[in-house]
Amino acid sequence: MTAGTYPSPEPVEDPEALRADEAAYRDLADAVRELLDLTVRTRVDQPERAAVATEVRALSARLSARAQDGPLGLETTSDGRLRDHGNPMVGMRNPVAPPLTVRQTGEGEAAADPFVLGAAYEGPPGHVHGGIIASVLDQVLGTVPAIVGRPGMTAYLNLTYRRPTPLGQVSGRARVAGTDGWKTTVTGELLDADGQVTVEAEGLFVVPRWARQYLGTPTGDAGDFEAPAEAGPDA
Ligand SMILES: CCCCCCCCCC(=O)SCCNC(=O)CCNC(=O)[C@H](O)C(C)(C)COP(=O)(O)OP(=O)(O)OC[C@H]1O[C@@H](n2cnc3c(N)ncnc32)[C@H](O)[C@@H]1OP(=O)(O)O
Repeated sequence: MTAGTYPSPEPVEDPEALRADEAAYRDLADAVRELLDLTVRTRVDQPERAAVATEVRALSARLSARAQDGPLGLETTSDGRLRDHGNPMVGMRNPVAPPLTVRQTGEGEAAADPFVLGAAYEGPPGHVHGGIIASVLDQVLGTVPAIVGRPGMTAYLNLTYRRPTPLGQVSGRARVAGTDGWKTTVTGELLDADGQVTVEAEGLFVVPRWARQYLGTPTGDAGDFEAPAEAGPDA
């Protein structure tokens, strides 16, 4: 989130052009993600690895011919969408992102469609790194307050790792557990390919003071808030 300090450097007026532009960014990230995975898993011999490293550096030089200074932030486009393309969990431009697709599944509920965590996300042998799991659940749980109109920053995220999560297909889900003004408590789980819960999470998401003026006054009930005409009581 930003306070509107990251206007799009390249607003696109033509929706077709925007779609094509975004598809090309997504394709580049997909290709580099494949490279990341194979960089971890490759067993080609040393001279071949050295040759590939030289080629990859040449490709980086091509991309740096025109690159933004610093992070992407949250961009707005002329089609009215917000874009967090650099996000390391869902960002379409980010090859580090698995990527996750988090969707609203009901009132105050969200879920991450099944996605694959491969060799690049390994912690314990054959299993997902605990910090990666925290990132995934931060994103899945963090989407829920946004769905109910209270997009907040993570104040805390408590995780209970019930069992190791095998690498491969995983999914996630989350829902509102309670709201209190600018604060939303969310619970959620990570599930393995068999649908077994491996990790449980509870997070508190708080609309930061600087963002409250852009939202309506909270009434305390998720999804039930006043129009964003005026700042909240303690903004
Ligand atoms: C489309 C969007 C999708 C988003 C998905 C994103 C998922 C990823 C989210 C992140 O990763 S965010 C990055 C990690 N989090 C941070 O960097 C947050 C750092 N902390 C802060 O910026 C501030 O501490 C915070 C915004 C959480 C609160 O600061 P504020 O100055 O805005 O509010 P304040 O300190 O007055 O606290 C507001 C309320 O929250 C309570 N609170 C804050 N931190 C708490 C805490 N840790 N535990 C319990 N309560 C807490 C605080 O007591 C108070 O309660 P009351 O209103 O009832 O008095």
